Amino acid sequence: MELWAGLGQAATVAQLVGVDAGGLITLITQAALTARQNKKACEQLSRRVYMIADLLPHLQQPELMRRPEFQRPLAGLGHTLREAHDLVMLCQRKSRFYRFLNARSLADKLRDIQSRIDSYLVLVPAISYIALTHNLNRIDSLRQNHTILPPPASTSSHSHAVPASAWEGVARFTLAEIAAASNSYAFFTKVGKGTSGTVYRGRLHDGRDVAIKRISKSARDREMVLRTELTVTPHPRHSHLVRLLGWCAEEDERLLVTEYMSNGSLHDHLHGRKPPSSPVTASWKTRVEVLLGASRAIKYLHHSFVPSVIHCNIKSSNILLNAGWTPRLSDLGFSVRHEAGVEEHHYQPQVVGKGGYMDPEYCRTGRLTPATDVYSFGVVMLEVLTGKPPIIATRGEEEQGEVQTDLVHFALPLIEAGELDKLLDGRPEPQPTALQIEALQWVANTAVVCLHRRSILRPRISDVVANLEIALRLASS
Ligand SMILES: Nc1ncnc2c1ncn2[C@@H]1O[C@H](COP(=O)(O)OP(=O)(O)OP(=O)(O)O)[C@@H](O)[C@H]1O
Repeated sequence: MELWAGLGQAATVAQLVGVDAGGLITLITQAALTARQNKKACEQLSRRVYMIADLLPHLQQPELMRRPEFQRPLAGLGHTLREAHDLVMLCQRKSRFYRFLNARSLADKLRDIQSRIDSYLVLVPAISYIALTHNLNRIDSLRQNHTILPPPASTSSHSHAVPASAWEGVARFTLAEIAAASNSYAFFTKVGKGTSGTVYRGRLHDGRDVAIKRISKSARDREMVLRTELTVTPHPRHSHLVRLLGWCAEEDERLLVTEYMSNGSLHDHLHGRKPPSSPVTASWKTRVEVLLGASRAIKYLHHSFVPSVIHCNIKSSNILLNAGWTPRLSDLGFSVRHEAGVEEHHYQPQVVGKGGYMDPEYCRTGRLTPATDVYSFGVVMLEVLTGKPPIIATRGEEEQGEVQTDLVHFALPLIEAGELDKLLDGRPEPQPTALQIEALQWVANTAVVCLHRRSILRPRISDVVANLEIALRLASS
């Protein structure tokens, strides 16, 4: 029977309640349809157990549910369901004599069982709510109090010997080594600042140029940022991901060392003060190449790990360019692992707090899925096409003056109306060729579907990669 399909997946619930609750509820609703006495009460009871069926799947998280404080109040539910089933079966008896004798006591018993079922209708959501709060508190205290778990084989930079572990090539640096590499964070080594810290350029004793992110002491999530970078994706290796070289957690300093990307970020080239001669500013082909590279990195995160990795902070300032203009995605400090099919709710301040890149469905539901990254990447595609930042100032009504609009609301209607030409950034080739226009139309159409308000209707990142490959072939012809 359809009604039980949802709960069928939640085997843990049946174990919790102590009986095959799913099977029993199905039997009760079926039997209620053919009751010969107390028909109305049976129907009411069937409606109530149906509601229980809807609620039980919320009691997931088996480890939590096994705790006595959650298990105790549910202990009687299995028994109550069994009794409800027996009562409804009695109401099917044919014998007139039997029906006459039992009608009244059956009605009383049905009333009693109904009120017991009612109490579970209150209890189940309450338990689910308490479990959720318990979980949120646990996550919060983990974030605030956890000290960094050092990687199993931490190495100093003096012994760049590669440990045969998941930490291959990721070194643990001392504070003295970091200070030496960055001239003690001298002002002239500063390359940028984000919400979680300041980035300095440094040189290691072996001559490698590195970026050193000094996670700010006031950053609420500083332990989490470091921990996540180190543990969420054990040694991710991809030609379009900025490589993590090491870390330092000494005294009250938390630092990350990555390869240095000398050509800055996509954001700098689109919205900053980079020279117009920058190929990213001046060439449509390079722009599509940058998008394709970044999308391949996201595809790697979404599809190469089990559970997959959601980046959670896709934006143009996290797409960096190395000396050869190869794009690499950076900043895994807010990423999370995501089990397909498991509905998880995460509070990711980085995603919620970033204007213009926010997935509206995530903001509404708190449900994080790989489609959240796809949405943010759709915004980056619009930035590349228009040369405009995700939040733009437009002219409002006369008395309003300038008003802030997000790029999505500004650009989507024009693309959908077939007026891409009105949007295109004027800095690359002023007269794109017909094939280039076609390439940009592919990018624009892909952006439109990535930006669908409903995450389920957005493409997977692998489809986005495929479309950008086509766009790049067209742009290169
Ligand atoms: N590996 C790197 N090589 C060169 N420059 C870098 C590197 N990493 C970061 N930067 C520069 O430092 C700036 C700040 O980076 P950071 O990751 O701290 O913040 P963000 O991504 O701009 O913002 P937020 O932290 O709020 O997400 C970047 O915009 C970039 O210009």
